[in-house]
Amino acid sequence: MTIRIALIQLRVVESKEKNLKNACDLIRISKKEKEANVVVLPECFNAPYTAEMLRDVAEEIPNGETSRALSTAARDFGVYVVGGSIVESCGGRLYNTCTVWGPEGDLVATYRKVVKRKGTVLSGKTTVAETKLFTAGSQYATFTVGETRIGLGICWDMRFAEFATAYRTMGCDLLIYPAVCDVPTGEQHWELLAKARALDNQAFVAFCSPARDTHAKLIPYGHSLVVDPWGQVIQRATEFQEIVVADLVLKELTVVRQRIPVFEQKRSDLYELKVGYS
Ligand SMILES: NC(=O)CCC(=O)C(=O)O
Repeated sequence: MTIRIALIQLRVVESKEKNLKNACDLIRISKKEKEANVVVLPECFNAPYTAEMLRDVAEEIPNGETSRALSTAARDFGVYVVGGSIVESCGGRLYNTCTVWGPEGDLVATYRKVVKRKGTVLSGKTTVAETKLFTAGSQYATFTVGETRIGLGICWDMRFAEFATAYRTMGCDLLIYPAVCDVPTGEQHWELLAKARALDNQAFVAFCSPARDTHAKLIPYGHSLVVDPWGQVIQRATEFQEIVVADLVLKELTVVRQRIPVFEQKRSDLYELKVGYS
């Protein structure tokens, strides 16, 4: 079996309405022209990544306009939509939240970014102080497409090896991370992190970024990519708006796990991953 995944490397502009329209048009193209069955958007895809703009676009899930647009697109085009992330407003708090919509337009998963990132990036610059703006989530989130279980993280989560391995122990074969990294961070760590998470866990890994916008406060790196369970990049974007399509050949999971059986050889007498399912 194969999953065809499309990563929409969206050009994010100031207008929420234009971002939603652009995202829905590209979801349509991903399904109707590229025949993807899972379509992914980037982190904070409905507004540029600044605290002021993100606060402005906060909305409830599933009652806000972004949820309605993604649900309608998923249903109209009959495709799974991993809705990047948006700022979720709930009980007086804000969360950085990924929603996943099934082909009937139903909400199949919700993931709130769990890490408490302080706001500085590798370049030392402070962008969005997420600890001040957002409340951290406290739960994993998975969904299934056919027989394949998929785990969700958002950007900074990709730096935590144990978090990804927790998903592998839950049976996930694909990890999807909507993300926004700046260019210096992207150049040094983006591909390395995707390969590391894929190889450690012998799973497919997809990172989906916005397109580069050199006028933005945080200039996104772009280069959305998909890595296979061998740790090889199978598709990658340029820095511009585009749709990256990759066929995930799921039988490769069995091959790599048989040839390199590291999960069977872990020394639980020496080390063990404790997974909290709060
Ligand atoms: N949006 C983010 O979480 C940024 C992550 C980042 O820049 C990193 O270095 O990782």
